[in-house]
Amino acid sequence: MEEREFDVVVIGAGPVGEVAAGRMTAGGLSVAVIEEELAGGECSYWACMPSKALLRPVELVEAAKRIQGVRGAEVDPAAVLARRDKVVKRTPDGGHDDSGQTEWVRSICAEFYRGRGRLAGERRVEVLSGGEVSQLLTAKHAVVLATGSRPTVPPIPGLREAEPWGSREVTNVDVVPDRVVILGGGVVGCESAAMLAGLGSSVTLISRGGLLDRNEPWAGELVADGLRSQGVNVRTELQVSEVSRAADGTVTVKAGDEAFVADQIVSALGRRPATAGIGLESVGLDASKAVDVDDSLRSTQLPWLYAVGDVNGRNLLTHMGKYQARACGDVLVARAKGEPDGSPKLTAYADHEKTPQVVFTDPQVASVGLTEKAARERGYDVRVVDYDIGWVAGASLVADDYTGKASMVVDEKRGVALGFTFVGQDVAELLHGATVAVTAEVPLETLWHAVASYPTVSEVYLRLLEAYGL
Ligand SMILES: Cc1cc2nc3c(=O)[nH]c(=O)nc-3n(C[C@H](O)[C@H](O)[C@H](O)COP(=O)(O)OP(=O)(O)OC[C@H]3O[C@@H](n4cnc5c(N)ncnc54)[C@H](O)[C@@H]3O)c2cc1C
Ligand SMILES: NC(=O)c1ccc[n+]([C@@H]2O[C@H](COP(=O)([O-])OP(=O)(O)OC[C@H]3O[C@@H](n4cnc5c(N)ncnc54)[C@H](O)[C@@H]3O)[C@@H](O)[C@H]2O)c1
Repeated sequence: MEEREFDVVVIGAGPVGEVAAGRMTAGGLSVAVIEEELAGGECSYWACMPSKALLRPVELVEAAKRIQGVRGAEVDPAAVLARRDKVVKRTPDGGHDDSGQTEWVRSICAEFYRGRGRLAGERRVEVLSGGEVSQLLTAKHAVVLATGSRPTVPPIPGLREAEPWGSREVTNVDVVPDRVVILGGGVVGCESAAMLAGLGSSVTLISRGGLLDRNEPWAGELVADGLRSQGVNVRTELQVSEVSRAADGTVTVKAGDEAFVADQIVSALGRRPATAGIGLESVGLDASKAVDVDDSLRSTQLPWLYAVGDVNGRNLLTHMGKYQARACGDVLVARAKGEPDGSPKLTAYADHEKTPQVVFTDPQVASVGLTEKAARERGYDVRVVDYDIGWVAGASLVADDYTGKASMVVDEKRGVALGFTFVGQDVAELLHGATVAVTAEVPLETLWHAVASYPTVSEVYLRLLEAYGL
């Protein structure tokens, strides 16, 4: 079989693999990209894009209810689903059209292979189509893994047999179920509850802990309040013991001494790196774990192997994966050309303590950096200040009786912010200012001079600094 050589072979053309390939071809490297499903990955068709397309109209209608003088806003489920279809390029047969993305891959002068990529020894990759090896590729410099993640279905008795929906089915829903039970109080569980309730389902959300437990504890409580006011039956600290599906399709979920009956069940119980079936064993790596990488995204075990995005398990977020991809792409260009590879731009250090995330529930949760608990665990000299966003003049104009909260976690030794959390309507767009402050480690006394316009919600930064004592 003909074997082709490229400088770099990228396995996976999700958002992260695509960005890595783009940086490398721009830097003059020859690159092959292999994709087994759809170029654009989970994010474009089954995750970020459709979920936000469904959530936005729901959020707008809820916002309209919170302001005197607006009448008649309502969700039109059929039109919302049709708009989602456009966003995810749905085809008449229910599939998705990724031609725009494959054309983009070709436009950056990368070679696109449709098939499954599998490592077959050092710097060698097989492309499989229909189970057969259709092409052998060798990488002169490196193989980049960008295979993403897969949902996990824990061994809850009866869950797998009940054939639960996952996030793919929720985000691509065509017929909205009347009654749904969602398992999992993480981001997927909370966003799914908000979107299905907004589209008309009667939703029960069950979490064994609180909601959004990686955030400040009060953030999850405010989201629980918001979901309840959308009509969601939020049940926290409740462990599911058994799931069963009857012949008529009805699902029963047993938890504690209660039974919840629904037409559909959603499993939103986490994701794990997609490391299975990609040949990691052929190069001596353990396929049951994320691919461990350093800050240049290079495997800590094999100098020619890189892993970016969900597959390395660092931060399962599109923007962080793409950030890693830029570092990885650029560092590979530098290393291939024998140029210096140590500049800060070539390392993904923001992965550790400076990661931003927005949860698009109503209220939204926008956070960056460390929570109070995480900061204390890392040994920082911590002080936390918080402020009720509803007291900010700008917020009172955004919504009548605006409900929300902001907090700032400060490293007292250096006088810089380690983290911010905002919960409330439309706080997503507040976040980047906080991300700049945390990433650049701006002294609070300097942040004081970043004056927010009146009357915007951003004046919450001033209020936090005043609460701190400036
Ligand atoms: C419901 C949901 C909503 C989300 N919303 C957000 C959000 O709002 N914001 C955010 O930042 N993140 C969000 N995320 C997370 C985000 O989707 C992921 O972090 C992101 O998709 C990771 O990108 P990736 O390229 O690493 O992986 P993926 O998007 O999973 O892409 C990996 C690609 O690799 C391909 N592939 C896998 N194995 C092989 C192989 N062996 N050969 C060839 N191709 C292969 C796959 O087919 C896929 O196309 C959400 C996730 C979910 C589930
Ligand atoms: N807006 C966004 O940024 C966004 C949206 C969706 C997903 N994502 C990303 O996707 C990833 C996956 O999200 P997720 O919500 O599936 O995972 P998650 O890890 O955030 O939440 C999983 C939930 O399942 C629960 N759980 C796990 N095992 C369980 C068990 N055996 N029994 C009962 N409960 C159990 C956990 O306690 C948790 O509540 C996240 O890392 C997230 O960052 C991001």
